[in-house]
Amino acid sequence: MSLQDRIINHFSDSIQTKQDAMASLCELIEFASQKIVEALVNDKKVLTCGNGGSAGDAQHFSSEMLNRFERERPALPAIALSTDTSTITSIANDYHFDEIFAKQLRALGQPGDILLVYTSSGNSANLIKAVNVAHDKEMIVIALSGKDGGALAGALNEADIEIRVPSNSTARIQEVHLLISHCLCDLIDHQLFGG
Ligand SMILES: O=C(CO)[C@@H](O)[C@H](O)[C@H](O)[C@H](O)COP(=O)(O)O
Ligand SMILES: [Zn+2]
Repeated sequence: MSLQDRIINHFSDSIQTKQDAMASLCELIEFASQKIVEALVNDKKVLTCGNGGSAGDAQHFSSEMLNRFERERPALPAIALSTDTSTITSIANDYHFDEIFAKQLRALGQPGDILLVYTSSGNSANLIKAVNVAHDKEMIVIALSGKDGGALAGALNEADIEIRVPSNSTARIQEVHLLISHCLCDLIDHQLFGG
């Protein structure tokens, strides 16, 4: 297979995954946006987390909340739990890497806040611990997941929302997570500010 054929395969697979996600996930994405809006109008905030590429996705979403998406509007409250290297390294060093998000959530999470989790496998232990703390704090969890949902799917409760991308490829799942994030940003802005 030529290099260009490989590129074409990546594009084709990504397009197909997006088509499959569009066919199955619109209602859940709409519902998740409504939950986030409900939290924001009640002066709550969104906390985001993920590992690796998903840490980047979590930060990308929070930056679009805090700064802007596609229009001028007031800043919206969000915190990415993957950004503070002093906090993350000290928690991992003194306790365990599995605690890096959970411990921050114990300090920052408030009832009614949203925990927005990004994972391709659903099997990252630090995310499952974060979900458990979110439940202790009476927060709502929105999980962007993939594959079979992993252990995280089993840790969610009936008030949570799992948006599971129908793919087994980490790269394809992450690509759709970014698209879903942009959908959420647009829907949040539209519901809060019209237009
Ligand atoms: O981006 C990639 C691979 O495509 C990696 O950085 C990936 O995000 C890391 O392997 C993560 O640790 C995977 O975590 P998760 O998606 O299984 O929760
Ligand atoms: Zn963006």
